[in-house]
Amino acid sequence: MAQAKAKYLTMEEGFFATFLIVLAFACIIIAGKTYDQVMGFHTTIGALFAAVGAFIIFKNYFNDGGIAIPQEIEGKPNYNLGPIKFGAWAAVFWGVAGFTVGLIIALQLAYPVLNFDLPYTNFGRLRPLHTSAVIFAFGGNVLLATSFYVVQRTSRARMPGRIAPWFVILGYNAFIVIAGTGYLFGATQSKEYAEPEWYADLWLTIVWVVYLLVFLGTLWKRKEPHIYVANWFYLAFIVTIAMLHIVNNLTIPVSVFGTKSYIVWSGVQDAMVQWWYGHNAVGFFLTAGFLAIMYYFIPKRAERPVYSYRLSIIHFWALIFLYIWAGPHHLHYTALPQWASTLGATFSIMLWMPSWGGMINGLMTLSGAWDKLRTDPVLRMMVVSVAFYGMSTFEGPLMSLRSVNSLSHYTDWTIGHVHSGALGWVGYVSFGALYCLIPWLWNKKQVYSLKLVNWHFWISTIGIVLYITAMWVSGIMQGLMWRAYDQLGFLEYSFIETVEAMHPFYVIRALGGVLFVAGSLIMAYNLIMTVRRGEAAEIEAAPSGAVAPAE
Ligand code: HEM
Ligand code: HEM
Ligand SMILES: [Cu+2]
Repeated sequence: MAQAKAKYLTMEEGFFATFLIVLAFACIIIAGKTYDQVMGFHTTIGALFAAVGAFIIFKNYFNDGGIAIPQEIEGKPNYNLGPIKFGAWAAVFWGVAGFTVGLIIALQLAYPVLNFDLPYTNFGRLRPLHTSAVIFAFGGNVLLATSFYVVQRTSRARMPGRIAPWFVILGYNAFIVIAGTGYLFGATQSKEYAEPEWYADLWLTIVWVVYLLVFLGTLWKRKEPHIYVANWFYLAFIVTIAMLHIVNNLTIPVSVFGTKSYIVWSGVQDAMVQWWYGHNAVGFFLTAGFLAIMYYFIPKRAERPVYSYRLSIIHFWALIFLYIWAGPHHLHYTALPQWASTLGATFSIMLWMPSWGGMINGLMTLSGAWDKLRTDPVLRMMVVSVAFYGMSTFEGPLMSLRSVNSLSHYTDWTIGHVHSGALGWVGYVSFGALYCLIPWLWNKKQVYSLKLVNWHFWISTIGIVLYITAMWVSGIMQGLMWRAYDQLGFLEYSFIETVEAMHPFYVIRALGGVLFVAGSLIMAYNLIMTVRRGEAAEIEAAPSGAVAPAE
């Protein structure tokens, strides 16, 4: 029931409502004037989303405007869980979708007829759809949901703002829709992992700044004197991604009425900026953010304090300092000066130490609780993810050496390396976090079925093993075939012979993909059943407060 109504909109409501209305009008104007069909489509979506957003703000104002949200209920912080719930389900949805597209492109590489001779379904468009769906849509929603959860819990404070957290989560997913449909219709700026065009980039920048403010605002309101280490990792992720995104996307649009733009960087500088971005997207999106997840969810699940809090601080600073210099290892044997490529390799080798610092800290958190690996498949999944993290951060420095890279570069070895990090580390630590988070958010004792988690674990582990071993064999074979000469100095193999030789391994990789997708479907079913049928927790299911005593 609407009781006392406020006379005025709050500052926040006014700001977002005005912004969305202006945006809706701007979109309508561009949609009317554009000569570019994709722009027309995207501005129509934009106008629709913005108008619905403004409508919801006004609707809520008329329903319960003026009723302040209590910061605490019965002495406990009144956490804001709505946006987290949305983010968690968005992650499940985009995860299944992104893995499925991965499977489709894997099948296309084995059976090219599956391109269907259509522009919308060809490999060139579906590949960025896959990478963005798994990294930004799946991974991004996992990071948004868990970071909002962890920062509130460890600060014992409610996130600031009524609209801002929703703006972040919905705005981010709107970005995903714009980016993904753009690829299918051929709008791309052709920068790997940064394919969305200028208007999508601009929108993401606005969303990201609000994300930073909500995160910092929660820390500002904290009741806990100490800032738990997971929050340091999240903060490094948010701040660095903002910096990388802006610098790598400094483009000038040809016209505001069209999708096309040109980057301000040129030549080898452009390449360097791109791989400074690309490498640190690995370092800060796929690593720092997921290490934050590791530092909260593994200690909570194992009911053990972090093995060494001191190590977590040391490897945090080492990691962020070293990662930022390693980008040139993507540009060995190019127009980039050799000293820069050597610098990149050197920092990559040094990165091995802080990476393994994180792995050791994650694994050793289980000391005294190793038996739980037998009984708790969720914990097992997270521990295996840390092991994969260790493996891919051992392989990475190796591949950054010029002599090794001369073999591995351009081959499937890189793809194998990527997916041991992506499926093993990012995938598994995210699945583990979702298996913890969904029951906590809906106040259930446990996931619906631990048996199904066990099935998910084994099916997808076999999938990962098939994927990465196939790529190692295929990649090294491909590299060796390319560089093989006969006695007269002619190339031993034609290119098509290498493609033929790789076919069986592509089939094996696709089989691995089938298993990984099957595992994710089992997870989706299990999580849905957790909400619908899970046994309610007698007391609050979610653990409260800080994770480990600060030394
Ligand atoms: C069912 C699971 C998956 C399958 C079957 C799959 C398959 C593929 C295929 C076929 C490619 C293109 C390889 C090429 O161009 O030769 C690819 C690229 C890529 N995938 Fe996946 N993928 C899966 C899951 C994931 C996940 C979960 C992530 C990240 C979290 C991921 C990240 C990437 C990245 C970053 C690339 C680009 C690699 C590069 O350019 O070096 N994939 N994937
Ligand atoms: C110490 C840590 C790491 C180092 C030094 C490292 C190093 C490297 C090197 C040398 C390459 C090949 C570059 C080329 O030949 O083009 C590479 C590619 C890649 N790595 Fe790593 N890696 C590390 C960890 C990781 C992790 C944990 C992940 C994923 C979660 C990852 C994701 C990727 C991706 C996506 C690419 C492909 C980039 C492309 O599209 O070409 N790396 N990495
Ligand atoms: Cu790199």
